[in-house]
Amino acid sequence: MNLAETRMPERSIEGRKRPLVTMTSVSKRFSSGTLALSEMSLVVESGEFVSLLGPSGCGKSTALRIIAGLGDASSGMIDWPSSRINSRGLPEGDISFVFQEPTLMPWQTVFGNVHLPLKLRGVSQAAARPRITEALATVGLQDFANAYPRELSGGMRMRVSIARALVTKPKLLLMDEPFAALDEITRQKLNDDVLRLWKQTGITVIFVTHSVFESAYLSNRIVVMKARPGRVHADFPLHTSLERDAHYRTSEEYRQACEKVSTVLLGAIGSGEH
Ligand SMILES: Nc1ncnc2c1ncn2[C@@H]1O[C@H](COP(=O)(O)OP(=O)(O)OP(=O)(O)O)[C@@H](O)[C@H]1O
Repeated sequence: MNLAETRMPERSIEGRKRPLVTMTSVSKRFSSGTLALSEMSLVVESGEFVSLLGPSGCGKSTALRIIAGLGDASSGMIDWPSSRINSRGLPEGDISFVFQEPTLMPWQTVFGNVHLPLKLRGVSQAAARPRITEALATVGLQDFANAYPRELSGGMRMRVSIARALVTKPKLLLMDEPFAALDEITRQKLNDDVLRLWKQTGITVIFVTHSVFESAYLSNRIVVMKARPGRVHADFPLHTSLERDAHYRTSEEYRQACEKVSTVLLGAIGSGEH
């Protein structure tokens, strides 16, 4: 059977919603001998905002890259139960990746940079224009289509990177410490932007961060990893009845969420691997 023609219904026969992506016992050993991941399993449902949190070197980026198909697992399985998959086993067009660096082409305008993923799919500039305009509006950069990256602040460049990731309307957005290099105020603004677009679009997000505060603010589920070898230490939901906004940041509920995440993270760090 041609894999590209395989499309699974979003619900199984029993009526249960199919997960968007499942990792089953994924291990990764690099050629250097480092065992970066050991038997990692994770099931992500559509619409979740999952943060991957853990000490440096616990395999967060490795896990994200394997999910994105940017690196191979040494063993284990990645499945996309509700997507059409291509011959590489990936849900073509359904995943976008945002890196820590915006990785923009300096010789292209903002418009040209956001056009790139559509251009690679053969979409002409004219046909792409409304989609690019929409993606730029989503990140508040509708007035900067003709600007060059050098004319933008670090936060604006990251917004362009997010617009480029959104322009293909992916089901899953993978973000690898996207705001780590930004100042605190810009980071908080971008956190709010990402939350808004998550709510507006219903996109699923897997977000790698070192920050307890960021993960507790953004996520409705936290996966804490531990190192040497990288594996899941804890996986728990974070619910709040409050709107996640500036008031939430100063609320008792947010303080408690941060404390909970921090305690679990300390448990992951303090269990003998460091
Ligand atoms: N290409 C590579 N070749 C060899 N070892 C690697 C490679 N990439 C990562 N590693 C190792 O694999 C382990 C996991 O790395 P990874 O970058 O996934 O961790 P991380 O949790 O994302 O770290 P950080 O939070 O510091 O970015 C580390 O020990 C790292 O040194």
